[in-house]
Amino acid sequence: MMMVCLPQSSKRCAVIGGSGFLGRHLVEKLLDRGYSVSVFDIRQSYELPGVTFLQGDLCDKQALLSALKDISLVFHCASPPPASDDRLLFERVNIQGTQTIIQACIDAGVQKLVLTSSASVVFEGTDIKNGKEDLPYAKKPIDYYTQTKIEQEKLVLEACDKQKGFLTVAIRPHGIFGPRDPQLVPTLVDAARQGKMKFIIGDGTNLVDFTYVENVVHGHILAAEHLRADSPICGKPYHITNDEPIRFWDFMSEILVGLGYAAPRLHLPYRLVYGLALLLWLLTCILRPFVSFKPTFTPMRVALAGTYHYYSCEGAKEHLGYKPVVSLKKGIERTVESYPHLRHGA
Ligand SMILES: NC(=O)c1ccc[n+]([C@@H]2O[C@H](COP(=O)([O-])OP(=O)(O)OC[C@H]3O[C@@H](n4cnc5c(N)ncnc54)[C@H](O)[C@@H]3O)[C@@H](O)[C@H]2O)c1
Ligand SMILES: CC(C)CCC[C@@H](C)[C@H]1CC[C@H]2C3=C(CC[C@]12C)[C@@]1(C)CC[C@H](O)[C@@H](C(=O)O)[C@@H]1CC3
Repeated sequence: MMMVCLPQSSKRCAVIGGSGFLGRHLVEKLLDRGYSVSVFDIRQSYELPGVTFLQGDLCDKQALLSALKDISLVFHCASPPPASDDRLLFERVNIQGTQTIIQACIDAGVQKLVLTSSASVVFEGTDIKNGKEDLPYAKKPIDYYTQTKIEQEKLVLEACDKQKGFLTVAIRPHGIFGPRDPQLVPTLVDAARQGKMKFIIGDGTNLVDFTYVENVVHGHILAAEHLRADSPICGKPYHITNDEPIRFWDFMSEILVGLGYAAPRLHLPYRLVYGLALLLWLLTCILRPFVSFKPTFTPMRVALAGTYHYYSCEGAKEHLGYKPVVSLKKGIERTVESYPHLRHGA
């Protein structure tokens, strides 16, 4: 894999959200590549030689300032989980927290900030085929998570200032999967165990992107290493995908069958399921003060399961020299092998 060589001083970096799924994979690869890494996260989920952990909330500027001392490069990949559906939490962490990170980076003399955004910032629940980065932001974002990811991306890209020597870039991954993912495979297996994965929503031909975590990490490191004042990537977003769109239901089936569960077979009309999911979501909002209930089929999940949403990564290929390093087939194999405890009958 082609990477740019950097002087030792620029190899000190911080990963905000480094205890999470993507964050930890990023930390591991950065260590392999000779970076010294500090993790800033609200929780510490592992220990690794060579990594300094600082536990704190990214909304706390003082805590951030101590973590960013002598750091030249910051990766920001922290976010509340999309499934939390908590508007105030998303606004506090993704919007106000990101403003705090930008301010702390500038005050601490950080030179580069790489944000993990999301391709979903342009997704409104309707088909996107080979979407490029020039698609407009979603006018009607499908949930609070997406709404605040849009604001977050705008803040980071607008903060890019070559005169002040503060450079920013955003990576927009889509459907990250891989070992230790707390979201996609566990939710899928949970639904299968409850007998909810018998149905295909829609006709099942919709193509989508699922991106193996190591490719997403590769895109982040390339972005960091190409981020210079004379580079066209300053203040820009880049899609990072596996560049192998796959039918949503084929991907789900491969994971399910790989783990010993039956693949979904029966078809349900998309509009019917979406309408039911919307109704259920409204009901949970109304009943929230009395009962807490988390439906499996949220409007966001149904929209993702029943529409096309795949993106072009030509921009990343051209400006970052990006090329996926792990194929979809290999990524699925590695993912399935990594969840022995979620196998049917385990
Ligand atoms: N998983 C995906 O499919 C996917 C796809 C596109 C983009 N993303 C983005 O990638 C990033 C990482 O996602 P992930 O899947 O690894 O999620 P994750 O939940 O595994 O990791 C997020 C980390 O952020 C930390 N965090 C949350 N609130 C914090 C706070 N207030 N202060 C400090 N740390 C805090 C959490 O403790 C966690 O370790 C997020 O920004 C997410 O929006 C994820
Ligand atoms: C119950 C079934 C219909 C679906 C079970 C699997 C789902 C839990 C996942 C399938 C696609 C996933 C996905 C995300 C979360 C988990 C799924 C819905 C994201 C919404 C997570 C946040 C990211 O920013 C989104 C992105 O743009 O990459 C993800 C899109 C895919």
